[in-house]
Amino acid sequence: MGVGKTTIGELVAKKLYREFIDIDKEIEKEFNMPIPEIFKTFGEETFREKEKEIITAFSKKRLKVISVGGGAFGQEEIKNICMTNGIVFLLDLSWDCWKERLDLIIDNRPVLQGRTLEEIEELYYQRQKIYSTHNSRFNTDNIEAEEISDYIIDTLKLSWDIHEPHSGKILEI
Ligand SMILES: Nc1ncnc2c1ncn2[C@@H]1O[C@H](COP(=O)(O)OP(=O)(O)O)[C@@H](O)[C@H]1O
Ligand SMILES: O=C(O)C1=C[C@@H](OP(=O)(O)O)[C@@H](O)[C@H](O)C1
Ligand SMILES: [Mg+2]
Repeated sequence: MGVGKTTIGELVAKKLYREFIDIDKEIEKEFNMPIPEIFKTFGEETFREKEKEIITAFSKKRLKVISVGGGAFGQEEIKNICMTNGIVFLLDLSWDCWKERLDLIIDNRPVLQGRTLEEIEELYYQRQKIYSTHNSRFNTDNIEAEEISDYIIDTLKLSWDIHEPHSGKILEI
């Protein structure tokens, strides 16, 4: 969380003339409240159920750039749905760089709240396992969002050129 999925996903979508869907924003629309309030009012389990429901629904729509929340791949079903229906890009950030960003993101990330820095670090390393499933990975340490979005687009273009099977899914603009 806080690696830049929403920011970079939006840039990628704009550059590819695709619709951008941020799953967290869709969840907020459904509950008509911000994520920290959803966690407080209904609990994380309800949030996770809604997250799965919305990702499942959007995964069936084609030609979109979708940003899922950083905890989504904790659910095996979501992981499978994303890998089957899309091309999954992992945005990575080292612990040293991520910890510098914590002050910026903590207010809107209830999963991080009420934890010590040591506990957050533990969560960071635990989470690495759930991120091992993806199609392509980018280390974003000290790289501007614009530049990362260009890398993603270059990688996609390369895969369109090389892998004919993908073309049916994403080339029909
Ligand atoms: N490449 C980057 N370098 C520095 N800051 C970034 C970068 N990408 C995003 N940010 C900042 O980090 C914060 C979290 O970004 P966000 O896109 O919401 O991440 P996510 O959707 O992964 O949680 C925002 O304040 C954003 O401006
Ligand atoms: O990692 C997580 O468990 C979460 C990440 C958040 O999204 P971002 O990854 O966009 O911050 C949001 O879905 C929620 O606060 C839970
Ligand atoms: Mg986000």
